Amino acid sequence: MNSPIKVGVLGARGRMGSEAVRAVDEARDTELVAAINREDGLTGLTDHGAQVAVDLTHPDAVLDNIRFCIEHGIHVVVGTSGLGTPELETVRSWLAERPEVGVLVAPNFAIGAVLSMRFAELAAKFFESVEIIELHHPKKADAPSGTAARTAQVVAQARADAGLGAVPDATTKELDGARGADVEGVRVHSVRMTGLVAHQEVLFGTEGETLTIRHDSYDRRSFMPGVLLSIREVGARPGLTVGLEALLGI
Ligand SMILES: NC(=O)C1=CN([C@@H]2O[C@H](COP(=O)(O)OP(=O)(O)OC[C@H]3O[C@@H](n4cnc5c(N)ncnc54)[C@H](OP(=O)(O)O)[C@@H]3O)[C@@H](O)[C@H]2O)C=CC1
Ligand SMILES: O=C(O)C1=N[C@H](C(=O)O)C[C@H](O)C1
Repeated sequence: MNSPIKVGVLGARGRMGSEAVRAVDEARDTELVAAINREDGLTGLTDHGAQVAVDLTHPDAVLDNIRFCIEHGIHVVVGTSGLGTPELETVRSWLAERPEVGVLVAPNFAIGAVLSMRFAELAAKFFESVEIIELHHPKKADAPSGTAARTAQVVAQARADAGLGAVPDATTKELDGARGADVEGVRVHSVRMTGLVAHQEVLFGTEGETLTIRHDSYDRRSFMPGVLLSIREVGARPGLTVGLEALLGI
């Protein structure tokens, strides 16, 4: 058997970070060498020879963390949300200096969520209307969720590729926020509610029918197979990869 992959987890005491620490610890082919919290600084990664870092921190911290890892030749799996197109371009520019490093940005590690984004992308060209509702626990820092933003992006691209115009909406008078956020022409509604973990519905409509694609994560363990898969694969994928789709072959 090959030596286990040496892994550092950033945001280690957080909701996701603590699950990731446990998953990395338990897997036979990964070794937890650094469990890093906000006050620790990042040198724990280099001091303990981490080959892969898993970032599960906060949108305000994630870019600095990625930069540190790229500069130090550490592959990074990014679960933290908040990386839009401009931030991803910045990451690409850093990677140009260290082309051997892999950065894998996963808006959602849950297999069902990845599939549901792909299903939404497939459905998009067949429906005139689309809206997204994402529902999360109330301690979530950002809205809309990274998953919803990514879903809106792939749906918008599929609509554009199919030559569809704007989603019909004759609203001319509305209370602020009543129609949700406009993400690349797709309305996204964010619910925050005690009792929820991470959930999303993509609603499609055309004459006489609707289609709803729903995914539910009831427990953060749902994300761990995707986290471990990403850790195993990121080193073999130099450059920037967005989403687990390529790793799953879908
Ligand atoms: N891709 C995916 O499948 C998933 C992604 N996520 C994303 O992961 C991220 C973390 O979520 P979650 O675990 O729920 O959040 P938590 O708030 O539970 O954990 C975040 C951790 O990051 C630390 N942190 C916060 N700010 C900073 C900072 N500026 N510098 C360094 N560390 C910091 C926190 O430290 P402290 O304890 O000191 O506050 C905390 O330990 C979010 O962006 C979330 O959207 C979540 C679930 C699934
Ligand atoms: O904060 C969360 O909890 C989650 N964040 C990610 C996101 O913003 O999409 C993934 C999942 O929805 C859980």
